[in-house]
Amino acid sequence: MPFSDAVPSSDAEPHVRLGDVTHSYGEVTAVGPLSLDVPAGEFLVLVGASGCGKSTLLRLIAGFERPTAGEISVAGVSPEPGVSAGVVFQQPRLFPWRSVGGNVDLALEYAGVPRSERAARREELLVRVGLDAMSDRRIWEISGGQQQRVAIARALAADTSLLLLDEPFAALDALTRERLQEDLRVVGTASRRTTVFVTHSADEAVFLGSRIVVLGRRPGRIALDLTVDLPRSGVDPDALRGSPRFAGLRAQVGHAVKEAAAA
Ligand SMILES: Nc1ncnc2c1ncn2[C@@H]1O[C@H](COP(=O)(O)OP(=O)(O)OP(=O)(O)O)[C@@H](O)[C@H]1O
Repeated sequence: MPFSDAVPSSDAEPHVRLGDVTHSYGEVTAVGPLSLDVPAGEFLVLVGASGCGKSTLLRLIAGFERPTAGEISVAGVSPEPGVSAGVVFQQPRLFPWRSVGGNVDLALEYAGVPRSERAARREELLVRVGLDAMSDRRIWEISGGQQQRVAIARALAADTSLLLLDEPFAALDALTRERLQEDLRVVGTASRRTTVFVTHSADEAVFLGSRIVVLGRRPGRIALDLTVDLPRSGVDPDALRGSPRFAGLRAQVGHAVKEAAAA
């Protein structure tokens, strides 16, 4: 494995800990109070209806926002923006005047990777997201799905042990979305990073998550906390999606999202 894959060493300490967290924007309480422990290496998917506070929760874990009340820790300390986690947003947010490889280089530079090591790391990352033949292309010369792959490579470049993704595939067509889900599932399992992924889709949640947390209507609280017992490697994605177990879990999560939104 070419990455250092540094995960917190202590099994006892969760990688991400939220203790009685509340977050308000002025009069609007968007989240909580909510407590949640995310163990190292878990692929947690947050699902819920629009406006229930999923993005707010992710921004709190990234350190972009501070909680109004309660405590958040990542690897035992308060989260620091740009340091504690790699983040992927719905829109790729790339530098359009730079090439594909140039965007990854910038992330490596920002992460403090020495110049002499950057070319090899860039190559590893582009192989990992299936873009190794496109390093010299400009951002406007590649598709939306490819741009989102560059965004994932950039988030992985920081080599943080935590990856946060906020509906990264929402704007993509169904086929591209399925391909990227399949790749992310493999990348997530192989890199052993702790991942928190936000989506509206029960289908996407069941395919990707090793655990699914459904949030209720604003202010977001936990309506369902489910361990997904589907195999994570050595399985054909289409066979997985077509399995009765997958259908059962998707129905359970979809039902919980609807119930939570109505409650
Ligand atoms: N910067 C902000 N200022 C004021 N209110 C905000 C801000 N960001 C979010 N909110 C409000 O907080 C609530 C939760 O928003 P948030 O974006 O976290 O929900 P979400 O579940 O991610 O929604 P969606 O699925 O539609 O993206 C909403 O009522 C939203 O209007």
